[in-house]
Amino acid sequence: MNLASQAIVTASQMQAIETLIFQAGMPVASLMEKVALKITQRLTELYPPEPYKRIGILAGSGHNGGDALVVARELHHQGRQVKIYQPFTKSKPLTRVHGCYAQSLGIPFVALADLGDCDLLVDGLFGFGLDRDVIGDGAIAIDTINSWQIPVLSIDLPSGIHSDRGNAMGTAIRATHTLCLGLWKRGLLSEAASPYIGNLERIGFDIPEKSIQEILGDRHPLWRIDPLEVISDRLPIARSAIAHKYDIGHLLLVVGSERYGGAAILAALGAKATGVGMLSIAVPHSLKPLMLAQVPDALVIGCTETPSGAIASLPDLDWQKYQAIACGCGLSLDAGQIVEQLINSEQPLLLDADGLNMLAAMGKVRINQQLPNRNSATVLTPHWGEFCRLFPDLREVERLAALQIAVSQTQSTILLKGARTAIASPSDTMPRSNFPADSQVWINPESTAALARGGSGDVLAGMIGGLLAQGMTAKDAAIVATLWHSQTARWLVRQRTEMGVDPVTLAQNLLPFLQDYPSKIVKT
Ligand SMILES: NC(=O)C1=CN([C@@H]2O[C@H](COP(=O)(O)OP(=O)(O)OC[C@H]3O[C@@H](n4cnc5c(N)ncnc54)[C@H](O)[C@@H]3O)[C@@H](O)[C@H]2O)[C@@H](O)CC1
Ligand SMILES: Nc1ncnc2c1ncn2[C@@H]1O[C@H](COP(=O)(O)OP(=O)(O)O)[C@@H](O)[C@H]1O
Ligand SMILES: [K+]
Repeated sequence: MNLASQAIVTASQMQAIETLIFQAGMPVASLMEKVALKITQRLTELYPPEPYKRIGILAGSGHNGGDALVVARELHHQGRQVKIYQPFTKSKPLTRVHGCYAQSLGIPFVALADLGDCDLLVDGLFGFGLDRDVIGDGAIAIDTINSWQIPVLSIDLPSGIHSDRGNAMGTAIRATHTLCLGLWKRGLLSEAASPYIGNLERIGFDIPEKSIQEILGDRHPLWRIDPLEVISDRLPIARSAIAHKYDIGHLLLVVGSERYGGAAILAALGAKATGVGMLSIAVPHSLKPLMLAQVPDALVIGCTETPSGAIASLPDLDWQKYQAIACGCGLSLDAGQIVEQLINSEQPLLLDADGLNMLAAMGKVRINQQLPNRNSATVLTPHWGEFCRLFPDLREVERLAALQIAVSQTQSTILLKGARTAIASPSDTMPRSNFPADSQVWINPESTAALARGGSGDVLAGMIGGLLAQGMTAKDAAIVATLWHSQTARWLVRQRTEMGVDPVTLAQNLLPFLQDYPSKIVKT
């Protein structure tokens, strides 16, 4: 694993790592110079002199401001028209001397309003050192800039965003582009920050692995999923030349009701895209003709149904035939005691949507007794609303901490859906135990609001089921499916806009996405 590109850190961890580098002999000023030159280089690629001639620099009092002032100096030497606005009178010593030098070069220090005619603004007001709400001139600067239609490049974090929590501290810059420095800051990968960060990328500055390792240790809990690496390592799934259909996995979907027939189809389309060898679909009897028409390659099992058209009970099935079971899409709350029955099977089991709601109805004590005792992997795929129904005690706990506790209590892999889907799994290496820090959390850094429409999650559930049936571990299946789903959606947005990623189109494009996919990964 590449520590620098995947670890997500808090401000105090970042500070501790920087301190190690400084103690080892790297001068603070040299590091600032190195970082700021890299920022300048990336800025030049993203925003070339034509049409970005006039550049306004916002410099705060700390080292984020210092970085910005070095960038100002370099851009000035490149011949750009640079102006600097500093809302605070006092600065840290290194920042102050860079300000003095910029002044000696004749770069104008101007009032905020004078930045209004710039083609680009560089935001170096606050980085990870922000420790209280932004008020006064800092807040006025942020709100004024947000009211202009000028692109903003934020250094490290959009100023005003809390480095650990990702919330706006009073107010925050809405950046066009954020260049995160060194290691991924926790707040940048939070749901709260996503409306502020614009396109997000990381600028590495050659932090020694041993320094990262020393501070983060072996059990670091928070990781960023690397889109390129995960897909190229795992997809497409290779199959032997002499493979038999039953070698490629048999998935049982338990889905659908008269009310929500479409969800069953969408889950089946998601599963099919994984190339699973055999697909069986248990639906209420009256849905059988519809399913056969839509998915002729599936074995459709008609189940007895309730008066409202939900599955009343499952027929006698030989669970051993299936390498995985996925239950819940479109089931409706009228379905019988299916979840109870499936939990007692020995197969890897995914519960989604109403499967989760039925699990929630079983109550905390039974969930915490039954799930940890399953012999196979369990995958739960709630969005936050379903999560709170399942774990009502955790609704006031911060999202990622709540996720870790829930994983620890249930010993299940949990995929918490949202704009920044987070996946956590029980530890592979530690004995089963009850403390929350046990599990690692993986965050999907790139997605699109195009997925915020009914049925996207049904496709995802089918995909995870198909991957589980082919022998992927629960954690890998959840991570791979999440990435594949969101990256395909981002690719479709380029062709069809955010309005055009309906779940059927999404499912039908999962496989075309894999053809030459590296070129299709949409850079943020
Ligand atoms: N040593 C270096 O040259 C490096 C600098 N980096 C940069 O340095 C930044 C961290 O620098 P600092 O620790 O100096 O902190 P910042 O520059 O992020 O800002 C903190 C400064 O603002 C003040 N402050 C905090 N909250 C405030 C508020 N609400 N209103 C007004 N003032 C407030 C603090 O007293 C402090 O002076 C990083 O984000 C990054 O941009 C590092 O990324 C890389 C290494
Ligand atoms: N704003 C968003 N940005 C990125 N992804 C999103 C957003 N909203 C929803 N999604 C994704 O879309 C899917 C929605 O699933 P879900 O909530 O189960 O909906 P449904 O049950 O209608 O299928 C999840 O994979 C989720 O991560
Ligand atoms: K900033």
